[in-house]
Amino acid sequence: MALVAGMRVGSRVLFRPWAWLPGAALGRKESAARGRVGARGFGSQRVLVEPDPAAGIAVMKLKSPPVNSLSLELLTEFVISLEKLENDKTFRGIILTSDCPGVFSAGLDLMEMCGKNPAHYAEYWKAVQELWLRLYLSNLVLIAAINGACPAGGCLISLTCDYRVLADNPKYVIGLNETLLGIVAPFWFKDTLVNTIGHRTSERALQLGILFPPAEALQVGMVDKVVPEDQVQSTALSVMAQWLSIPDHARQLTKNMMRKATADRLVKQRDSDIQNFVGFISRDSIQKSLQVYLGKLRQKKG
Ligand SMILES: CC/C=C\C/C=C\C/C=C\C=C\CC(=O)SCCNC(=O)CCNC(=O)[C@H](O)C(C)(C)COP(=O)(O)OP(=O)(O)OC[C@H]1O[C@@H](n2cnc3c(N)ncnc32)[C@H](O)[C@@H]1OP(=O)(O)O
Repeated sequence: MALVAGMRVGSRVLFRPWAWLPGAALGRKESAARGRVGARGFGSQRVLVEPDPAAGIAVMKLKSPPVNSLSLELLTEFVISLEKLENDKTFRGIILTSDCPGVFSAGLDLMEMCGKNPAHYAEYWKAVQELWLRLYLSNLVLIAAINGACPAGGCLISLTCDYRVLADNPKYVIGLNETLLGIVAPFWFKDTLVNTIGHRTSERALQLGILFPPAEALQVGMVDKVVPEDQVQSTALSVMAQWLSIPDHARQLTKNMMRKATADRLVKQRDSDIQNFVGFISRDSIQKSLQVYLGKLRQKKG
């Protein structure tokens, strides 16, 4: 069975995020997802969407307490919400932020990568790929309003956005810290970082698993603006206004020109990337590293 849930229309691949859901009722889900969003807002258990149709934007808040770790459920709901907004011509931009105090997202859910079977790892990784592709190639303007810690997969999500505003709090560190867990950031995580902060800075940041505090994150270009915590949302809104002042077609074609080659690299090897992940994460040594890391996280409290 092909692992990639997508279909080709002309030169465009349309991904169907729910196609890999176990037992998904495709027709019903598809028609629901393609409905108009309107002004009332919508959301799901873990993704809150606050639309402002008059402004053409929506604020999307991740709310999977305590730390917005990217579980399969959160990934699924995230992609469905994104697609709803993408398919509604009313919307031109999304501000992506967190509803969990102090944390933007703790990154991939370690529980999804520990003690499970290969089929689960494959399903999980496919969902991670899907979210990245959706975000990275989104036609909408995406602004990350980073109001909390932003490690690993959380950082990756913010890096897919067109602009990042980070709250000025020393606890709100950001970076790809995979090596600290004894794991390796996949090539498309690395590519996304290199495209943002350049090769040499990425090399150092990735090998050392650096989590940058706000001033350093700004200095290396990991974020575009650092502002007091109570100004993150208003700053994101004014940045959005600037981006929306550009005609959509010109901005979208330019974004696509800048990003397509990076995305295509993964699109062309999704299945082998899944196999690599499953093989890597299933290793006893890697499972042990992740367990040790989880243990340290839990100990921190006690
Ligand atoms: C050859 C290569 C081939 C293929 C590629 C192979 C592999 C690549 C594989 C994976 C790539 C992964 C990228 C990732 O995203 S891994 C996740 C990395 N994330 C982190 O390191 C963050 C860990 N968390 C924290 O640092 C902190 O929790 C915090 C700063 C985000 C928040 O701190 P708090 O003090 O507010 O909260 P805590 O008390 O620490 O946590 C509360 C609660 O949540 C649990 N938890 C935290 N993070 C995660 C997580 N990522 N997944 C699951 N659970 C998490 C934590 O254990 C606490 O649980 P309990 O309440 O103790 O039960």
